[in-house]
Amino acid sequence: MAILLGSIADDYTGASDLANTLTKNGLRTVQTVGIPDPSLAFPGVDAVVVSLKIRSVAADEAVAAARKADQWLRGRGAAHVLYKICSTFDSTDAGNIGPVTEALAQAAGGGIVLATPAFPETGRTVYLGHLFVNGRPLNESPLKDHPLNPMHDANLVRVLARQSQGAVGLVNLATVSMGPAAVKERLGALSARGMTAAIADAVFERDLEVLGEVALETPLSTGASGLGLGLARALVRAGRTSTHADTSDAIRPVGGLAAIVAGSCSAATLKQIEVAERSMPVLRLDTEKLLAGSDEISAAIAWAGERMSAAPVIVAASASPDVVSRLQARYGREASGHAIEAATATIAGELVARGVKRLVIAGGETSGATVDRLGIPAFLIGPEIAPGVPVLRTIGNSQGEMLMALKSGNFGGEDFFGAALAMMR
Ligand SMILES: Nc1ncnc2c1ncn2[C@@H]1O[C@H](COP(=O)(O)OP(=O)(O)OP(=O)(O)O)[C@@H](O)[C@H]1O
Ligand SMILES: O=C(O)[C@@H](O)C(=O)CO
Repeated sequence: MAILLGSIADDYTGASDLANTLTKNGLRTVQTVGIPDPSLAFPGVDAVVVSLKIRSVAADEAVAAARKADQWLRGRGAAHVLYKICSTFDSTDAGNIGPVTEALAQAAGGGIVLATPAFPETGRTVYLGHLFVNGRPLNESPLKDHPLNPMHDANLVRVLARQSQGAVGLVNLATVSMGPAAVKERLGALSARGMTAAIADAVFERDLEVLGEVALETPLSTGASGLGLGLARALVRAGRTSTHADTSDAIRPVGGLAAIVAGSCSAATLKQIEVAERSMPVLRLDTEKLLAGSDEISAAIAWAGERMSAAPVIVAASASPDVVSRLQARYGREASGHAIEAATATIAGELVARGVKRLVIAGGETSGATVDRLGIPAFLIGPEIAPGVPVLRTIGNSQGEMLMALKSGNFGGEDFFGAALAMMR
């Protein structure tokens, strides 16, 4: 069966966020990790979200991986591909949102690309091209302290232009509120002026419904889950798919032990760990010692091994912005990030080898490293734990079926970890 909608996600948590949104809005969706092996069949699926780990790699590497995923999706019938980026537009002046969008647009035959990270359900809105995170401009939000891509400019027209070859325009809220015809006309006018991408404002879901309808008529869009919502609703409205995607199969109990591994240093994750610490054992890794080469990894595995048969445990590298800056100043931003991701992935892998079947990971890069380490090829999408975070059921991995949740750094309420474990039996 042909895929109705394809998506290339720039990280794994973002992929599960989008897969959750598409499922909630009526598309039967599977999340794959990279391009799936031909032996994995996905009958009766409307949408496939290919998870890549290309948010924080060199732009040429991101472009090459995205192009391959795009070819695979188009080869399976996807007439529209959504390049799923972070709702906080995580990127740097070197990319990768601009270079990947331009490469995919070129492969699709050119044309202006509609782009918006708006996702109102999680407080991400775009007005006059400026991104607000829970009402605060992006550059004043906790994203200003992100360990890998601190965001210092809320004007996305400017941000995207700095990482693009082509010029970037704006489709403002006044135009979006006039409906699909007005948006199309504006895109046509921007394209006639040589613009190759346009940031679109969106404050409410109805704005994303308008943008989804317009985007669906084009081969490519760039956005977060909000645009996914718009695309899914447009497909359902057009009668091209069912209006209900069942998640009950994905949530069947798996038993086994449960653990949480956190590498996200976002304000939300730090609070969630603090709250969880009141009811479960938490090991805070000493990341300075870890980077200095001491045996923190074995110590963490032993610590968890002694406790987790009695109750779920949390192992966290997560630290406050001042600790992160200190470490980065000494070891470099990328080197420290990657070394800690490798450590948390090793710890998670060893916990799974010791009987963990229900695993929650906090942080996009952290999730990517862990899922790769576990060799998981794909996920079925279960019910939502919190906006943007579904329960996932692994498909095709050697450890047998597991339940997982990949939590984007900034997502989830204060009791996210308790809520996740309550749904994963
Ligand atoms: N104590 C620490 N000091 C420095 N870096 C750390 C520390 N703990 C974790 N890190 C690194 O910070 C980065 C956090 O990125 P990650 O994508 O996992 O979380 P996030 O950015 O909050 O999540 P998302 O991408 O979903 O928004 C990782 O590279 C991780 O290894
Ligand atoms: O869009 C978001 O905010 C998330 O899905 C994400 O990509 C964080 O890694």
